[in-house]
Amino acid sequence: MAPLLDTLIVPITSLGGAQDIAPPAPLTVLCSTRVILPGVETPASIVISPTTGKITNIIRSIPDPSAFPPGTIYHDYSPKVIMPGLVDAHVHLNEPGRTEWEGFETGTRAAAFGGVTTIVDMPLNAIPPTTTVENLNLKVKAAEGQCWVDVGFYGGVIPGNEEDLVPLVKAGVRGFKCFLIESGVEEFPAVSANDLAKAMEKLKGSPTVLMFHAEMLPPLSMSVGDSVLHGDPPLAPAGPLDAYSTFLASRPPAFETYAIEEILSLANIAPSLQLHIVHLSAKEGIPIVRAAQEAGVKLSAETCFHYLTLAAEDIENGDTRHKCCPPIREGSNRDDLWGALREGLIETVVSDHSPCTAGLKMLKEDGGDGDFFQAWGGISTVGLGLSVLWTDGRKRGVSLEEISLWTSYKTAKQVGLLGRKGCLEVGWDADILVFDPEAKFTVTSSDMHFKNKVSPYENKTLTGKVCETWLRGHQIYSVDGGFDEKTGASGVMLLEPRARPN
Ligand SMILES: NC(=O)NC(NC(N)=O)C(=O)[O-]
Ligand SMILES: [Zn+2]
Ligand SMILES: [Zn+2]
Repeated sequence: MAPLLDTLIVPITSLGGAQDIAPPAPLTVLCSTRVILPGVETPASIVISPTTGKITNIIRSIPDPSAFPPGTIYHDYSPKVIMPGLVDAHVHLNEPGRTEWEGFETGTRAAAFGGVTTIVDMPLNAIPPTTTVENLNLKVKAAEGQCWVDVGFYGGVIPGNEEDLVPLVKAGVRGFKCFLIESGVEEFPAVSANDLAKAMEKLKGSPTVLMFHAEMLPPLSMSVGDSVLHGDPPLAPAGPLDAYSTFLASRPPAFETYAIEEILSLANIAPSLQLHIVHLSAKEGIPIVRAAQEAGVKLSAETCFHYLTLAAEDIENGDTRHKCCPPIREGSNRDDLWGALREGLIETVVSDHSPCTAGLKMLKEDGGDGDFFQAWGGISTVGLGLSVLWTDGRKRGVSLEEISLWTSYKTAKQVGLLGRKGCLEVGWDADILVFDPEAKFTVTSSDMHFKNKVSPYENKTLTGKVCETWLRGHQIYSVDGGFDEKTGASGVMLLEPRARPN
């Protein structure tokens, strides 16, 4: 039993008399025949320190409870799967300012329900946006005491805020997002090539990631896929406003490819700065990303649960729950995204949870007219992602190890949290979920803990359910016991500046 020795050594906490020595808090040991460790699924027992909430030992077997000190909290979850908590690196929690769309309490509760133990909050849709340190401080203040999971923050790049960027890095933002097309909210304008050049100059020596909403209007005379824009105003609808096909045609793949080309044309300004395409939707972007990576450009890409699991041809007219930008494309496009993901070219999968009040979705059942052009663009998903991805992924032969890599390890890497988050390793936070890969459930409002229960996944039957979520060694949610309301929201703000190298 040599591997157990480390675990059984009780630290000397006091040099005083025996009566001064508080009894050590009990260890927690979580075991299963199926544990997702780096690069392998294996029987294992995860030993957790009650004081630090960190993993102190990983034993590649399942010892009897009697092998541990008396009082040890011991759970054997076999045959359910123990996995690292998800790190959802793209979530919009619109507090303060648009808290009726989403807030820290509801958004992070929804995350905890779905085994997401870290979220990284996007810089836009709250008012003010996270474009200065002062604004970041307002966000952090709004978040404090409300978070069920750990929360990191992105900063935003907008025209004219280049002097704010390095101070934001120093204040602990995990990266930056900017838009090359209108963002949907007036306080977060798109940047020009000139603005971007300034931002890249400022950020080129910093340990951070510059992320792009890569949609851009090509010049009017330019060929867009098979068609040519004959002077029509860009984005103008050509067909019924409640038809998904009209919306899809208004944001063609060329918007994405043109934007990625534009980004690459500036990459030489900051060759050591990590660049990242958020929510890649168009398969046409894949060869461009591949060529750039092969040429040595530091470019990574993410896609979202919805681009991998939903398809344009299945979206009914007026069903604006599916509206997001860039749009969900055809099933064949979806297949290519899966291919790029499995090849490792797209590295991460995130929710892009970007909710709004139900009314802003303009659904006919809410008295709206189902107009895709007026409806808010954004999909509500946080906390449903693992089940959504597993439901489709398993049919494609995808393993939970791969899913864990895309949704935990690689996302943690993207935002500079490796060493603490993203996988089950000794010395890292014990952020853990227990997953029943065979359980089936139909999504109802009781599975959606985000504020506005409007999601394309409602009424869909999913395979695989999160049974428990543990944050830094403490159980925050279980399917049987619900949320730990007694302890309450115990998430912390992840504001330690990123370390070098990137
Ligand atoms: N203002 C937004 O939240 N936009 C978001 N909207 C989407 N994806 O439809 C995004 O991430 O671009
Ligand atoms: Zn975006
Ligand atoms: Zn987003």
